Amino acid sequence: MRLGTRQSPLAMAQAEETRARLCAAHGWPVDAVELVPVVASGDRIQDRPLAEIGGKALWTKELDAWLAEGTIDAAVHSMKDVETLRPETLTIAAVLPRADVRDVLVGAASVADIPTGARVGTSAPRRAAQMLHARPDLTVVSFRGNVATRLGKLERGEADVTLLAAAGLVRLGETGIGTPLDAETWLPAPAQGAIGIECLAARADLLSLFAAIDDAPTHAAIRAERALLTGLGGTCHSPIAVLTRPEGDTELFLRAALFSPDGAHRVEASATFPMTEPGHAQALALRLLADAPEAIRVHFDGGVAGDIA
Ligand SMILES: NCc1[nH]cc(CCC(=O)O)c1CC(=O)O
Repeated sequence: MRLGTRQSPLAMAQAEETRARLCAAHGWPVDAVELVPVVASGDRIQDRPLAEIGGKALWTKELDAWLAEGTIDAAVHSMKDVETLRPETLTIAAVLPRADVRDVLVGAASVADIPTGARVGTSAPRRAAQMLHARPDLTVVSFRGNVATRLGKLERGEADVTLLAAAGLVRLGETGIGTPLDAETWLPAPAQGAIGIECLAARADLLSLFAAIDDAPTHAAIRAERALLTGLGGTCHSPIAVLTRPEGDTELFLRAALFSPDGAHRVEASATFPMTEPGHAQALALRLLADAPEAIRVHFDGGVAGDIA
């Protein structure tokens, strides 16, 4: 089996984890699965914000082409980076158990401890808006690049603090860095911490193999969070935060917040619904938009699915 992946260290670690789980589930030797790396456009173009250069498609388009051509059997993705609208020929065959969903603050012990007027390095509209909401005195500076690049920029003083996903740091073996922020007060990005495996929907042979490594509660949460995005119709500029947790064995509790990009405005809503009905999150999206002030609503198409960072 050939598994396509981006070549960044984090993407490779995620592909390795997928291979290990797949081989363990089926009793295969490790060399039964080959990792096939690609340099994605999103990795090649580092000097401009993702939202300006084409959005999340820049993480997936090369792997999508390889799937269509049969160069690879499946692609491993950070679900956070996968566009809301995907080609109908593709399906998410499995989602691995969710890792730590929290953001980690690097450079200060807490949000309150960041010195007045300090610079926050981030290119994520959600992180920028959340930070400016909590700390309007701070300045946001653009901070693209993979995890190591961003930590390097912080070390060289290009910003005073930055925010990274705990899941990424753990997968890279970079524990001990920064302070995890409480997920209830600092809601993560949609699908943060979840690894997904995508393949052609027509490959029934693969779907049954991947079912063995699917984590049903995580998959249900990711479906719900993506349904929320579909309902919101955001773009790469739309700051969206969400936390989903299983309630008992059959239900999900989902809490979502929208911000204006400058952090001045915030709306929040939550709902509990059956895991089997993730579409409820789409209705929650419409409620959020109905409650949102104009300064937030202008950043959403309200029901037309888009491309969300
Ligand atoms: N936007 C890049 C990205 N995509 C997924 C992760 C982390 C891993 C994950 O959330 O599963 C990261 C790095 C980060 O946000 O710090």
